Amino acid sequence: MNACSIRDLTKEYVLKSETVRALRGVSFDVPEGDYVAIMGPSGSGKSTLLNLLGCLDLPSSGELLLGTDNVATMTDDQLAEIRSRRIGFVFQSYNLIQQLTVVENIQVPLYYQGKLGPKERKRCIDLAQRVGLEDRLGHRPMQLSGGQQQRVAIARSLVNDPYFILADEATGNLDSKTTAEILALFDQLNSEGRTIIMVTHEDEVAERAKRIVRLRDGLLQSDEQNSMESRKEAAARGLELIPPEARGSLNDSLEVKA
Ligand SMILES: Nc1ncnc2c1ncn2[C@@H]1O[C@H](COP(=O)(O)OP(=O)(O)OP(=O)(O)O)[C@@H](O)[C@H]1O
Repeated sequence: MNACSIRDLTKEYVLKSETVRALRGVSFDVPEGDYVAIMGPSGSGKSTLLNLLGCLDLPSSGELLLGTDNVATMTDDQLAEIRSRRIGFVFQSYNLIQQLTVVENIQVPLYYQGKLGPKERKRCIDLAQRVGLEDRLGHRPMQLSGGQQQRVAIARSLVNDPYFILADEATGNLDSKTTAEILALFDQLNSEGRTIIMVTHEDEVAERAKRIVRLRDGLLQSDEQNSMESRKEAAARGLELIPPEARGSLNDSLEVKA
């Protein structure tokens, strides 16, 4: 089954003086369990594609299937429903609510569905543990490092068991050591079957994905698998940046299943 499938997707922005053809017919499938990096020069259509995959905007034409849902023909209300329940967003700027604790931030998507019982709270605590924040449950975002805040965002993205995690430059604000930790977490989540689609302009981030899709001028320029060797080499380079003691705790926390 595909987590998502796009066919001949186009997006035009109609301005007063001109029409910008941001996507000009892009097709690819993302099978469940895949890990895709979307790359391309500035203006190539990455954000536009991300907005469509995230149901934040509708295509001008083409087909967009998320699981079995055909998103391209949905109403705004249906789109909002899919967006909040079936897509796990991770942004460069974390987008956490400052007044809420770690557990409460993870719980936010459930809050909108009125799911606030002990079972849901337990799930959020498990997810916090899953991303290595078991000793930070009551902290607020200001009391956390950037990497820890991004872990909260990743845990929050998983709370609805999404079709896929959609990450937009998720490590863009982080130093190289913290980037390595977050990428190790993505590796672990993907090895457990989570589908990840990420936009990045950094080669060392894209090298960790199973596949690199490149856009150029609104078209698919290339769609290539990353060899297992190059992924392993990239992961090993990343691991070297993480102190051994932190690696241990990372691995321990990663054993707790979501
Ligand atoms: N809301 C909009 N209205 C009009 N044109 C837009 C809009 N959003 C994007 N565009 C145009 O569509 C094209 C693709 O933009 P997009 O933001 O998707 O590129 P990108 O690859 O994400 O670029 P960057 O790496 O700089 O963020 C560009 O020419 C851009 O100017």
